[in-house]
Amino acid sequence: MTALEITGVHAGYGDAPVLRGVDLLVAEHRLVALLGPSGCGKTTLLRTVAGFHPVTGGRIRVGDRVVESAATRVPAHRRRVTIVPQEGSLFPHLDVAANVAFGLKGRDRHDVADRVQRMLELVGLAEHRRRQPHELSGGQQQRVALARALAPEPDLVLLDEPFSSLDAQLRDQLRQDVRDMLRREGATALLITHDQQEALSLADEVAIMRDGRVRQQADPATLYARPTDAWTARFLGDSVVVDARVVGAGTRAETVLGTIDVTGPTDGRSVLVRPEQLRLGPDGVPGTIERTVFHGHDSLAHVRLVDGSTVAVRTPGAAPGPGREVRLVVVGPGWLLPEGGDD
Ligand SMILES: Nc1ncnc2c1ncn2[C@@H]1O[C@H](COP(=O)(O)OP(=O)(O)OP(=O)(O)O)[C@@H](O)[C@H]1O
Repeated sequence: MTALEITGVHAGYGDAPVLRGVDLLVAEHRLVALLGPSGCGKTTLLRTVAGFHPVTGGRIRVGDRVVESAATRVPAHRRRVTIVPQEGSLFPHLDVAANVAFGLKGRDRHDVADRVQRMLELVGLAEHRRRQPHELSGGQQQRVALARALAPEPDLVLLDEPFSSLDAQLRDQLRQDVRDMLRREGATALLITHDQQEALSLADEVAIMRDGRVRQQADPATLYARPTDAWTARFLGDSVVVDARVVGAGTRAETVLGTIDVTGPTDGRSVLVRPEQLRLGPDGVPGTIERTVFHGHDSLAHVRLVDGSTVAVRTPGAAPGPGREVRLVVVGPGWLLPEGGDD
């Protein structure tokens, strides 16, 4: 079943449009990441789903109910949608258990106690139930925020950049833990993020947003390998996009990297190759290393080709230094894109 269905949603501030026809689906028990650059409208979309900002067109369905359209507005507290915000969202005067119990008002006292205990066990904080929020680390506070959001068994959990205030190591750990907790609880979630690695490593599907529209929604591997255009390709990671002339039955293309295997739309005019598909070796097209960036596990070498263009090559370990003459081959098919250059 589809837990969240956003269809043709428009919204803005005053006369300024921000959402310009957003379509997005989240199936039950899935985690979808909404990924896009700053200012593209992610927060505005989250606010329309939560019931804090009106739409001017389109509709939003949560479970089997339309909760938002130009004609309908279900109040936020009746939507069965909860939010894990960025940070500092816990009630400072309530202890951990009371924070988690907050959304369970009106339920039987024993049910509340059981549910709070279960949620605290889920997030690994049962022994901290009597602590005040200021006695917890940032990561622990976000775990409590997740427990609070999951406690009422919502139809949908909105995660609003919940890891952005944490340092890198803690962030990586908490991301994976949150992913596991959502799975164990069978929750349905929409994660807002501008971090490509976060979206690709956590989500079942990623929806790419640009200028108030979702450009493409797919599982991470498909999105990375088969982006809809050059902008999406570049936004998702290091990319080599070169002009292509499709030959034969559409399975080969002539490029500055040689005649290479391709897949994708046969009317494509450029081709995407990821840097890890390029290999330095004795064969292939000639080039000169211009500069290298060492990342520890691998390096990115920027190689100038004979036509003056530069392509990025990912190599294991350290790459040869600047000035070295090298040759390049493409491994695996390139992906044809409808447009070239910068989209
Ligand atoms: N309250 C507001 N009044 C007027 N304009 C706003 C308001 N909130 C956001 N905007 C504008 O709407 C656009 C989209 O903002 P939004 O916060 O939805 O983007 P975002 O993708 O969440 O960005 P970020 O990743 O930086 O949080 C931006 O141009 C922003 O300046």
